[in-house]
Amino acid sequence: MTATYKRILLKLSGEALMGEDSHGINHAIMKRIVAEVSEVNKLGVEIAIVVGGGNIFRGMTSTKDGIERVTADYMGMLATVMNALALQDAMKQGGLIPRIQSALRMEQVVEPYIRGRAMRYLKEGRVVIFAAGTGNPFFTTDTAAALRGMEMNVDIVLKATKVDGIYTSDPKINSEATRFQKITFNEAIAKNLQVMDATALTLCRDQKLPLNVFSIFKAGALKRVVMGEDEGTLVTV
Ligand SMILES: Nc1ncnc2c1ncn2[C@@H]1O[C@H](COP(=O)(O)OP(=O)(O)OP(=O)(O)O)[C@@H](O)[C@H]1O
Ligand SMILES: O=c1ccn([C@@H]2O[C@H](COP(=O)(O)O)[C@@H](O)[C@H]2O)c(=O)[nH]1
Repeated sequence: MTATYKRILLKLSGEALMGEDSHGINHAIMKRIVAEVSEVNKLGVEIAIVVGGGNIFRGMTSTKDGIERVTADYMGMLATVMNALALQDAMKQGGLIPRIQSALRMEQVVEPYIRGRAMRYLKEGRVVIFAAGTGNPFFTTDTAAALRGMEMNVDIVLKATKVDGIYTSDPKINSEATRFQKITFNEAIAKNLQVMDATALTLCRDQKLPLNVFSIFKAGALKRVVMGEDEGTLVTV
């Protein structure tokens, strides 16, 4: 079996890591996600991951509690490092060889982001987990996924989330919403579909880097996307 996409950037939503729990990391879910990643790794696909932090801390919502935005954003980035460490641990237990690189320096815990080294890890079949988003406040891990995807020269960015694609409106709120099989970046931006932030969509559009949004809870979905099968929503220029 030959994969359509040889090198991918997988954006793992922090919220997906909590499963049905109200916050934190659900270890059974984490194990399932690792099994899905492992299946694709065995196909010889090079995998880079950007992990979110929404299951632990989000900058925007915490400013309502009186925390300064920049401080809250750094807290959010630190939350992604915690998720990355948990993911790394689960991956090791699942037989993968993960390496974390962080956009914020904390050498005792994880190595810093070094593009050339990350590229080498990918070629060696290691799974590179990018933590701490872009390293800058006022951004999101969606934007980090687009940015690292471009830097790693991936074939596609895959946003693994709790819903099985991009809908006409949030399917968790509107049960009448319908799913797009395909959509262009310009349509997604113009319709203000909230599944991915506009900065990330714009970056992918400008670099002609395709994006697929799919459910990480659907067994085998990641592999189907990588094989170029009809799964989730494909976003192109
Ligand atoms: N038009 C839409 N189509 C699909 N999902 C949508 C749409 N509008 C809003 N959503 C919501 O967007 C969510 C996807 O965002 P998700 O929580 O995965 O990303 P995130 O905020 O980047 O991640 P994190 O949890 O790490 O902060 C879905 O769970 C869905 O409820
Ligand atoms: O580049 C970045 C990435 C993230 N943040 C902050 O982290 C949290 C968690 O990230 P999610 O993308 O929501 O999962 C986010 O709410 C921001 O506060 C950041 O500042 N810069």
